[in-house]
Amino acid sequence: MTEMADQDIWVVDDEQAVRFVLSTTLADAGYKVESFSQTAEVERALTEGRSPRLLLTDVRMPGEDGLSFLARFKTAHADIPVIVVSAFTDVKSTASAFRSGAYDFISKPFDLDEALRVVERALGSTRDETPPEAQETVDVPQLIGKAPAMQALFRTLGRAAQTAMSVLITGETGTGKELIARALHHESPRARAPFIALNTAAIPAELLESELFGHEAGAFTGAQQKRIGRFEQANGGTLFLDEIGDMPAALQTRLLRVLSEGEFFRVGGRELIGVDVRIIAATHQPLERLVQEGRFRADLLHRLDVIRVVVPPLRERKSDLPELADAFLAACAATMGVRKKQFDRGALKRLQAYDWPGNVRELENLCWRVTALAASDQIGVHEVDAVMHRQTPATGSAWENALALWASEALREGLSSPHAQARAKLDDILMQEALRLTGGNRSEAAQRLGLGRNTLTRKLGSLRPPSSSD
Ligand SMILES: Nc1ncnc2c1ncn2[C@@H]1O[C@H](COP(=O)(O)OP(=O)(O)OP(=O)(O)O)[C@@H](O)[C@H]1O
Repeated sequence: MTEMADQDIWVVDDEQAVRFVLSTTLADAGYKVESFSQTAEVERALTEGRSPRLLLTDVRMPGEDGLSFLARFKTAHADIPVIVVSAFTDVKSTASAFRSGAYDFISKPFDLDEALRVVERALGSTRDETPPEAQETVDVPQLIGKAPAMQALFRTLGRAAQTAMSVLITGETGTGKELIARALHHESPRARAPFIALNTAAIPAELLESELFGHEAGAFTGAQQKRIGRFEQANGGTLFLDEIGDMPAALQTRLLRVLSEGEFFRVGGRELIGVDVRIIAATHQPLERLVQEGRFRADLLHRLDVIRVVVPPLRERKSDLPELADAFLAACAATMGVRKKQFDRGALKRLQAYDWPGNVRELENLCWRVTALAASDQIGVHEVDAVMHRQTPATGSAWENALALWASEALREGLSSPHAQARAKLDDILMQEALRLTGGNRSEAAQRLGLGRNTLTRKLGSLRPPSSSD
C-alpha cells in the first residue's frame, strides 16, 4: 500500500466532473492523486520542486492546451509518462500527442477500467520516453470516424505514425485503406518526403518488377531510357503497396529480399541501390488463407504485418454515416459548383438501413449521383431509392456521374432510344461550346473538336429542328 501511495498521479482537466471520476477511481485503486484545473497550476507545483510519477492531461482547456504543455513538460521530465485524455480524437491529435512524447491516448468518454489499465501499464513500463523531433505537417487527409472502432483505429494510427515499422492495413474494398495509409504518412516524421502508391493489381505482372525497382536503358525491349522505380521515388518516405495479395510469386520473393536487405538492383542494372522506405501494404483479401493455399509467402506476410490495422466495414460503424455523407455532399457540391444538398430524415434512415457492401466508396458515389440528380436541396427517400440500387459505379468526374445517372433513369423508365438521345445531346453540347469559343467560325470549331468541317456541318444540320433542316 505504501508503495502505491508513493506513486503520485497528477490529473489535469478543466472539467470538474472528469477530475472527480478520475481521481476517485485512481484513489480507489490505491494511488495518491492530485488534481489541477489548468496547466499553470501544474507549472507552479513543478517550480516548487514537486513532480508526479505519472501525469494525465486533457487537451482542450482554457489557457495553455494540453498538447503544447505536454511537449514542454516532456523536455524537462522525459522519464515521467504522460497520458493524454481527450474528447477530440482524430489521427492528427493522437499523432501529435505521441509525437510530443505521450505514453498513450484515452478518448472521452472513457471506460474507467480501461483508463486504469493504461495507467498501470504506464507505471510499469520502462520505455524510453525521449520525444521525437516535433514536426508540423500540412495537407492532412481528413479521416472521419467517431464510432468507437474508428477511434480505436486512430489511436493505433497515431502511435504507428511515429515508427518506421511496416504496417499492414486490411479491410473490405472501399473502407478507406488508402486514405489511412496517407494519413499515416502525413503524421509521420517522413511527412515531408514522398508518399508513393502502387496498386499491385492494376499493373500487368510483367511490368510490375520494373515499376517497383526501375530499369536501366536497354534492360528489355521497349526500355529505351533508364527509369527510376517506385522504391527509389519513395526514398526517405513511404511506399504504399495496395492489393498486395495480388503480387505474383516471383515478385513476392524479390520484395522480401529487398525488404530484408534494404537494397536492390534496377532491372538490368549492376549498381546496388540502397533505400530507406517505410512500407505500408493493404489488402482486402485474407492473406492468411492465401498463405495456406500457397499463394502468398508466409515470410513476406510476417515482414509486412508488423503493425496490423483492421478497418471495419461501414455497416459496423453506421453512426458515422451522417457525418460522412455530409462531408461528401459538401465536396461534391464544391466540385460541381452547385449548392450543397442535404439528406432529409427519411433518406438518412434509408441509408442507415442499407448494408453498404461497397463501404465508404459506395456512399461517396451515391452522394455524387444525388448531387447530380436531385432538383431540390433536400434529398428524400425517393431520390435515394432512385440511385441506390444502381450497379454502374460512378467514375469520378461530375459529368460522367451525371451521365451515368441519366442513363440509369432513362433505362429504368423505358425512355425511347436513350443511346441516340444521349449522342445527340453530346454532339450538341460539344458543338455549341466550340462555336461559342470560336465566335461561330465553323472551320475552327471543327478543327478544335477534331472533326472534319463537313462532318460538323452535317451534324449541325441533323440537330436543327425539323422545320429548318435539309
Ligand atoms: N473515414 C473516412 N473519412 C472520409 N473519407 C473516407 C473515409 N474512408 C474512406 N473515405 C473515402 O472513400 C473513398 C474510398 O476510400 P479508399 O480508396 O481509401 O478505400 P480502399 O479501402 O483503399 O479501397 P480499395 O480496397 O478498393 O482500394 C475515398 O474517396 C476516400 O477518400
